[in-house]
Amino acid sequence: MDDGLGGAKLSSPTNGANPYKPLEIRAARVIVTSPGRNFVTLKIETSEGIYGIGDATLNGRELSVVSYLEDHVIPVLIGRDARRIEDIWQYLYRGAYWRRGPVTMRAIAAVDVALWDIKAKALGVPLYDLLGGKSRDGVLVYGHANGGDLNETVEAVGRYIEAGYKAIRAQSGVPGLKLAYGVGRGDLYYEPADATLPTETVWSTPKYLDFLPGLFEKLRSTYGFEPHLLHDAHHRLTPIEAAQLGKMLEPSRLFWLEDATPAENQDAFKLIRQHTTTPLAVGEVFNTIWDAKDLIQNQLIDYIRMSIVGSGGITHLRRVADFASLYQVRTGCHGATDLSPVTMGAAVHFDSWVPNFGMQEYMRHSPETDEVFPHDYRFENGLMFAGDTPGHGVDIDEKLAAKYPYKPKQLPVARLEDGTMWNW
Ligand SMILES: O=C(O)C(=O)C[C@H](O)[C@H](O)CO
Ligand SMILES: [Mg+2]
Repeated sequence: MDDGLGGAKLSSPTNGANPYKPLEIRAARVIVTSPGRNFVTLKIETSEGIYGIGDATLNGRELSVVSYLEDHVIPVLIGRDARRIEDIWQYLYRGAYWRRGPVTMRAIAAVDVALWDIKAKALGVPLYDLLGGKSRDGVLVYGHANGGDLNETVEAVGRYIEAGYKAIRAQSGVPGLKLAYGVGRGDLYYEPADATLPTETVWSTPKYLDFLPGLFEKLRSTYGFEPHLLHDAHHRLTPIEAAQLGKMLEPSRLFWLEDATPAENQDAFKLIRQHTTTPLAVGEVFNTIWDAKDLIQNQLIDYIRMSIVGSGGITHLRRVADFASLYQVRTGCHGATDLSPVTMGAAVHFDSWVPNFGMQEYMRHSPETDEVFPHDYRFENGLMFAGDTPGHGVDIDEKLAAKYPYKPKQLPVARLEDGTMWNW
């Protein structure tokens, strides 16, 4: 209707059809499948026949998220308008009262990603377009090279370089220690959650510190400085030990040193920072901005490793990324195999958009997993490319998924050589 004020009328791009009628959530269900490893997936269906899927996998604690979703989240989703992503996020976060934590935030992430998938499908656009469009064509990823000893690890890095990777994380067995973190049995696959009851591993920081700088010196003298090299200390060091390691690794110019010390006490990173210019990455176990705020705001880290599945989905992670951008902290999304192809697909869209992108972790899934989760992201020449199909571009073959029943598996634990419990 003309308001009589003489303003120009906006012509409708949809020829009168109303794209804004509600997309009512009719049903939601959790699919648990184990094509080589366990995955928990949420599928949300709407009145218009459009569905979306989200990942809710919490490695070694999968069924706790299944219960959270089935018993507490799905009942409150039915009947809501799937287009109201923000309101549903706030409802699930603020409305939980017992907020935050890995179980709650994974459940929220699964809903959030499924809703972004639905919205993008309803509008007929790839997810990266909804986020603001691409900031880059391809997304830099790092692969995982590992070996039982120094020579095996150096060879494994060489194979990744030959396969086109521009960035490689190197993990190695340490002389005198059995079952080092990050060292797999096969060449391209590594699964830490390997037993029904946690495998016990033994850790020695002195043995590790004696060995690791030499590995990176060897990698640099063999392959030069072109490939980006990364390493994960996996929460094993105290702050002063982390400072020592960072300092020793400086000549090898790592892209980042990850999880050098646990970040429960965010102040611990001040000490590391005072001693080394090795770039620091942390955050795969974080669930909300509150786990990272001090680290980011005090510029104690360079890369924030929070993932879409671990931290409440796209709605929350993009806020974290925007906050981080104020301090020149860049993203480095966690992407181990326990993050399903659904998270990988969503991450590639997110990474294609996010202005302060750093690097994306890419640990190849097994062929069985890839078959259960058909997807259109693709790896080429060290980069990952998002597909252009509407949504996040990942689906689940439910019939095939049903052929792989859940298998209880837990992550290992670590003890020092004298038996003291340590961080795995
Ligand atoms: O990918 C990494 O950087 C990891 O540290 C992998 C973790 O150990 C793994 O996701 C635990 O489930
Ligand atoms: Mg890690």
